[in-house]
Amino acid sequence: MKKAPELNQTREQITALDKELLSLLSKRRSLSLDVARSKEVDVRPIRDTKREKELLARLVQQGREHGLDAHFVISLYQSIIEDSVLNQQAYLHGRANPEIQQPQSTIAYLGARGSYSYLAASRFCQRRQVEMIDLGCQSFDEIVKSVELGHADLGFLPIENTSSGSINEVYDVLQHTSLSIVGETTIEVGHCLLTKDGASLEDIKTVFAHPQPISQCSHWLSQHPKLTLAYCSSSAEAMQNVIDADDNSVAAIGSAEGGALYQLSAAENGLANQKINQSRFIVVARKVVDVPSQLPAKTTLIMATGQKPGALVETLLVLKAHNINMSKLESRPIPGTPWEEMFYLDVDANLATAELQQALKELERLTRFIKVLGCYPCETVKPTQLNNSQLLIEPVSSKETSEKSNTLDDAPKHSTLYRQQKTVIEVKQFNVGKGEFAAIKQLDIPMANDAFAAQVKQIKETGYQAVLMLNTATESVSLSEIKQYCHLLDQAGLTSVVEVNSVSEINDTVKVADMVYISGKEMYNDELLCSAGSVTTPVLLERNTMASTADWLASANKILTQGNQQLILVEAGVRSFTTPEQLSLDLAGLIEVIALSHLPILGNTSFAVEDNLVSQQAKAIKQLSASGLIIGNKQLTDTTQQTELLHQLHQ
Ligand SMILES: C=C(O[C@@H]1C=C(C(=O)O)C=C[C@H]1O)C(=O)O
Repeated sequence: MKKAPELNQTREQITALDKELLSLLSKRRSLSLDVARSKEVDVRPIRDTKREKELLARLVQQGREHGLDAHFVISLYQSIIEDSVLNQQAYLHGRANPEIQQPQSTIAYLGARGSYSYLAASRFCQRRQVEMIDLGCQSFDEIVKSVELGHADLGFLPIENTSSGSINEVYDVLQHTSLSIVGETTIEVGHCLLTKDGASLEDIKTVFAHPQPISQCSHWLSQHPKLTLAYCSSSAEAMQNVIDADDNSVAAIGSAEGGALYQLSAAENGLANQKINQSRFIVVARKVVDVPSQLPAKTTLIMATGQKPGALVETLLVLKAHNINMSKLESRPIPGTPWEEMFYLDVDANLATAELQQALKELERLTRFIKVLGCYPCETVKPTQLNNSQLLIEPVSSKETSEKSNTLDDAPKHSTLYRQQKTVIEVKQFNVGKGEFAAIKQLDIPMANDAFAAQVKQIKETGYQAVLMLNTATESVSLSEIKQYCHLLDQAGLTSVVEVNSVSEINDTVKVADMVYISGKEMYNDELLCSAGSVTTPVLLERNTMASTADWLASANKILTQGNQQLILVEAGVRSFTTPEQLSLDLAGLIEVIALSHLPILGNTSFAVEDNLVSQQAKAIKQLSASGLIIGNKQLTDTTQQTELLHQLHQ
């Protein structure tokens, strides 16, 4: 047997390699800035998604040759490209506004070093190569005052969080300030339980935290009812309290990065309710800035409409008429005028464009008050994705969907009469309704984590986008187990779908899974349909084997009527008269539903016994322009056959 290499030696090699990787990344960054310089001269848009797609497709291919899987390569490069695009944006924005591109800036933010606001501000300054002189403040009012009075150049205000939503106090402060919004920045907020001297969760009695992290970690905190909460004015104050405490029974909620500044370590991490917990900050300054036309711009407005029915709609129609997309709408009470509201709008448009200028003129006529709070570069870089054929380095086959043009308000909600455009559902890698063909693999749970992880790896490599988990045990699988499976799928770049059979199951499952599945046997369970309609997670509704098309669509309507429009229909075969014990795919029914409904439709071939039948049915499902298919747990066990089939289907 070959002798294992010495651990320290191998680690030294890894350290040297990492150093090289960083130096290469830094070289890539400077080249990207050279590209920004050329774009400044040629006046080209910063973002070039065509180039990004070509680059990703090539890298996936090259990665494969080195034994690196596509998901790893894509997620790595999505981060690199995000960094590259944001740096280019910061460079061009700085060039257009020399006054914000000073070598040093005083930044007012909430709390002290180590708070989330501090981390956001340092990131913003680093990107602009601006040295940050930090001015920690006790409140949002103090931040705004510091900038207004000239004690600071820029102020950082957290405006929204993916777990706890909008931060009302900041909206209220914006109503009265003379400052302008000049930028935004989003940071990942990884909440940890920070302790000193290596104390663990069992040692902790009191947790110090700001109210925002407390609300963002409410699920975790409710699972630890013995912990006493002590509110603080910032996460930095919470960390300082831990340092100042006499014993180790106290902890703070904060970021690992911030904790490190206080020599606190993370005893627990991933405390936030949402898997992706991000906070968006706005940057305020005394002077407005220009946004060069090559950058994606956002404009924030506040307005008060007249107190008459339809007043808000009228204003939104103005935006529609000028083809301006509204990315956010918030309302806040106007102090001193009970029941009157101030609306805050973010629109994806540059204030310098004729469209927005014209829209603002029209809005002035319709509103009692309107003011632009600022126009600034939008810092959301939507990751470029490759479709299945690009992943397999095959040409894309374009497919047009036929659409009817007449609308009828009282038509059933599932029908193309009610909604002309096909419903598009996108959840991570999985997307239907846009012409691509999706493939879901079914897995039976419970299963040991190791076995599950091994299956998942194979499923990903075969070319699937999602995994449907069906509970085959007599007792229910615990939520923490399901959470673990969903986490493994997420890590592997697969979308999770979990079967639900009751109202309580659905309410729990939506906290951890990407989509939920209602099997045919529950298709008539009105209570379940009703709760599926009340959640915001996409739902897959399977047809009962005895149900007519009309019954199936009636069940779909029950879900849609409750509000959830993210619905996918699943045809899983019906009982035939000739061989009632064996199900057959109702092709005629499928054709009818595809023509009738705007909802995406998947075929579930898991009832087909022979592998050949599965392949043929899969091809038939694709031929009929369905959106995708589900393949059973025990079907197509031959990996090569499976990969080949998916390859053909994805073309
Ligand atoms: C670097 C460029 O600008 C952007 C960043 C890219 C990158 O980092 O690879 C690719 C395309 C653009 O969205 C470029 O246009 O080449």
